[in-house]
Amino acid sequence: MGKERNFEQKRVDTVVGKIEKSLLKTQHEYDKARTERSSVEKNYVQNAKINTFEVDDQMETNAEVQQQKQLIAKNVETEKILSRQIHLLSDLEDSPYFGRIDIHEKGETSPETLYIGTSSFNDDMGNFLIYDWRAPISSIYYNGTLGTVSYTTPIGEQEAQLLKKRQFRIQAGKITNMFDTNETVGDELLQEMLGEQSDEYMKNIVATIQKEQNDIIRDTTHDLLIVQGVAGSGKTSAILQRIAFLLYHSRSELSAEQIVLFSPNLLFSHYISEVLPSLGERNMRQVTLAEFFAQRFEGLKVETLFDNFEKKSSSSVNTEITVKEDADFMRTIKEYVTNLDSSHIFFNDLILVDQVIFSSSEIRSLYSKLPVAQPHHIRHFELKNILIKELKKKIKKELNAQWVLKKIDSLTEEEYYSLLGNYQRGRFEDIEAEINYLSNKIVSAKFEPIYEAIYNNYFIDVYHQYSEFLKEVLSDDVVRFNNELEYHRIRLEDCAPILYLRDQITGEGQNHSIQHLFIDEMQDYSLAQIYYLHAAFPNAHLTLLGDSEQALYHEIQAPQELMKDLKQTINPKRARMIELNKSYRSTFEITSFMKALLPDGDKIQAFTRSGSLPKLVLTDESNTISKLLTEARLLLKKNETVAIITKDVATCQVLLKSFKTKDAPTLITNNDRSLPKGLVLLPIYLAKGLEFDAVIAFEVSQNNFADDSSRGVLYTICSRAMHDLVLISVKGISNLITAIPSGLFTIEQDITFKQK
Ligand SMILES: Nc1ncnc2c1ncn2[C@@H]1O[C@H](COP(=O)(O)OP(=O)(O)OP(=O)(O)O)[C@@H](O)[C@H]1O
Repeated sequence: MGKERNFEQKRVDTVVGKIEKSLLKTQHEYDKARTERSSVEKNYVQNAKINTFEVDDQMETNAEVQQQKQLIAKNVETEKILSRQIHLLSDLEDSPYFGRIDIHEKGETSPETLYIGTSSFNDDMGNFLIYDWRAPISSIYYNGTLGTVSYTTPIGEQEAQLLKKRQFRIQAGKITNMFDTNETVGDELLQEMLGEQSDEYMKNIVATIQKEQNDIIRDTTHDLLIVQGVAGSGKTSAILQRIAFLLYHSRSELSAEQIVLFSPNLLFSHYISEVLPSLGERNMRQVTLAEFFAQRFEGLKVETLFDNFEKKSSSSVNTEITVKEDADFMRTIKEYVTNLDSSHIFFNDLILVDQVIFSSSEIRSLYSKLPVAQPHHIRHFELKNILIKELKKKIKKELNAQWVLKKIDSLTEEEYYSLLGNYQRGRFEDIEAEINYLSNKIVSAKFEPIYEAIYNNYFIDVYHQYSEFLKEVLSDDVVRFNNELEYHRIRLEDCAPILYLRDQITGEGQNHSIQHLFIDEMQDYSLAQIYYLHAAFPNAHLTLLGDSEQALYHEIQAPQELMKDLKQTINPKRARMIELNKSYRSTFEITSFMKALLPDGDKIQAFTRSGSLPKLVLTDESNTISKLLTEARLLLKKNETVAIITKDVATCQVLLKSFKTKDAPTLITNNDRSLPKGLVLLPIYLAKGLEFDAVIAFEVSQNNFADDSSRGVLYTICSRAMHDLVLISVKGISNLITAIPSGLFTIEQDITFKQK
């Protein structure tokens, strides 16, 4: 392979040389664009300062300022594009490609050699020196074993002979590893990648995508794609590469703003935020369920999954799925609205300061006059139009009111010009027209909150309506719901049903522009919530991913059952479920331990990367902190990030108090957006989706992990560890652990007995 390696290194050198040239050119263009922008900006500031009180000057300045504003926006966009290109080229300069395929296409006279990297790169003649990993032909690299292969192109399936598949690891322009393989992507390279230390940011996996992950990434035919994957199987990685793939393939029809990802927490959002930029793409929109609901229930404290979990964790609250979390509950709402008599719709008064502008009885009376044969959402639309017309009448009536004329008289010059806005003073026919214009502005501003209220449907008393609905279908719950509302609180299980009820009446609340909706950790969502999200994003293809075994908040549901439920819930045209059973994150020893925690853990395949056996440390209360510190220090010697993960936040807080300040780990809270290196302390729900070099699970007593419902919690904690796992038990060991075969972990006893 020595000769071959020399040949390949020479090619790398040539390609890197060309990339360097291109990088210099792009850098130069970027600098030029920046200089241009800063000079336009200077100009803009100058112009904006010019006397704007003289009409002629003002007209001229306005036009110029507008033009310069547009120019700045254009330059900013150009700079962004160039900056992304610089990033990409710098990455390519370091590592231009990771794969090579030699193929002989049907009908061609000779074979062709293609090199595959994170993005494509051409020479000046337009020859492809590197193919983008997302190009149709690159799929051969991920899917094919030597021999006849096929790949999908825009004009249909193409056949070719795959003659050679070569993998590279290139760092700083030097080939550090290279080998030929017949496998999808050989284990050797994967071993190397997975053995590295964790980072603040997740890395892209394009060089080592596995065949079943590739199926997820390149799926364009299903409108419901469910990925059920064991912990560490690359679900999150696969969907991020999938987003990059979709953006590449539908470049002209799809933009990053049309993709939404529901992520489990803010730390996770930060953790994955560099994957798409590293592939030259812009990030999709990201939101947590808590943020999504909080924006829609302004003024109320919305219970989050975390609050809910803490509540369940600290008491014996039932973890069974409630009626309100079921998709049938949403269907009942739909039916309720269909059969709802207009006299049973509840409205709010629309009040401005102390004055009732539209009373609820007035609104009801308007509504009752609309044709009953029309569905509620059509009547609602009509009602909105009527209210806006009525509002305009009220505005007109008030134009000549004394207070308005007084206000005009007392306007300062600044207020006057701010009211004029883009309108030019000289354009009024006479003084009356000017006064008319100004009073319209003043009165409209006064009534603006009412306009907003109509626009946002605040005149529908959705809470009262929901309470009435509960009376009919779940009467036991009415008092509880109303009490919560009195304290300006709303439970999580009520959020999706209330929004759905509102949307059924108003026919609004949908976002039609979103083309793809991704939900990570789908096992944490109720079917009612998924039903609602599907209704709220009606044009979106759905990709749901999760691990039924990592269910923290509900009882575990078998994947097939979930698929059946989701199909019924969403009613897709084409649905597909892909299972990922190979776990990549953790060492063989940690994965084997995790497998043994689960009754059906046998399906999990451990990746063959070896490390130490997980260690169970038994200690007592007096030694807890010193033992924790000893273990943490040992782990920190070889790892950058060590996380003490507990079952809930209450355990974190108690533990933290026992540390001396200088030794204390960094407590991670719900509001943290990034993880520091070193020793951190956090409850499991904040660690969802994340990974750490080493994990200390605290405290794995029978008290904390007593039964089946906490199995998922313990499994999720252990599965966050990449290289080392230590479990600490203070008050006796959980039966979930004693049931694990003894060869899968070591035990260290550290209990001192007090002398009598
Ligand atoms: N094909 C791959 N090549 C390289 N690394 C991979 C590959 N697949 C997964 N990994 C790595 O394995 C780890 C786990 O991946 P990821 O977080 O995507 O899994 P997950 O299924 O979402 O995990 P979980 O459900 O446990 O949070 C990450 O470090 C990821 O980079």
